Amino acid sequence: MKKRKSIVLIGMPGAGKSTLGVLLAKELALDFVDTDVLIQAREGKTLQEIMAESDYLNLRAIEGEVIAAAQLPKHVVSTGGSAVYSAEGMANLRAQGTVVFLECSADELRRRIHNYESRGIAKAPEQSFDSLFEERQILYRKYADITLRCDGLNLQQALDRLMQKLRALA
Ligand SMILES: Nc1ncnc2c1ncn2[C@@H]1O[C@H](COP(=O)(O)OP(=O)(O)O)[C@@H](O)[C@H]1O
Ligand SMILES: O=C(O)C1=C[C@@H](OP(=O)(O)O)[C@@H](O)[C@H](O)C1
Ligand SMILES: [Mg+2]
Repeated sequence: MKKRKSIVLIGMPGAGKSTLGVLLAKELALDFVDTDVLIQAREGKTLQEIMAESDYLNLRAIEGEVIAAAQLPKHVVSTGGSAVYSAEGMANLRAQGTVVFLECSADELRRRIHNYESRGIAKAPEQSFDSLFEERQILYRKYADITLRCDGLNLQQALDRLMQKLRALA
């Protein structure tokens, strides 16, 4: 893990960033933060409320500000799926850690998440899930230091595989 002490998880909603992040933080004895929680605490509103009161572009803008300013040494950082729209935010997070892309197929994501409509994805209302998926794959790959293919892995298997990959970098 070289000099970059934190681990930053990126990927689509449902990829497992939040759940795997906590497990990884325990395994590595690091602190944990979910940037969705940082956003909510700063705004005093849920992500759903922010989007309902404004729109998805405003949520992305707030997210960009939060992750661009965040100082999170020795943390596992679980981002929201839309974090990769902020070049400044991703540059800041990358400077502090190794970026891990949790890569899941669209079919696997659909199996895991049944409430994509109410979950509050930061996308234009008319954009389809498949179109968003394709658009984002490019961004996730661009920022990834490590890619973990998650299809068919349960949480423990994903954690074990990720630990192997991180050890290989150390
Ligand atoms: N490897 C996995 N296998 C099966 N289900 C998973 C896996 N990772 C996450 N999940 C489930 O998928 C859902 C979304 O996970 P979550 O951690 O909230 O994803 P994200 O933060 O990337 O949106 C949760 O119900 C979680 O338990
Ligand atoms: O991908 C997205 O557009 C979003 C993902 C969510 O986080 P998770 O990726 O943790 O579900 C949350 O940040 C917000 O609802 C927008
Ligand atoms: Mg999450």
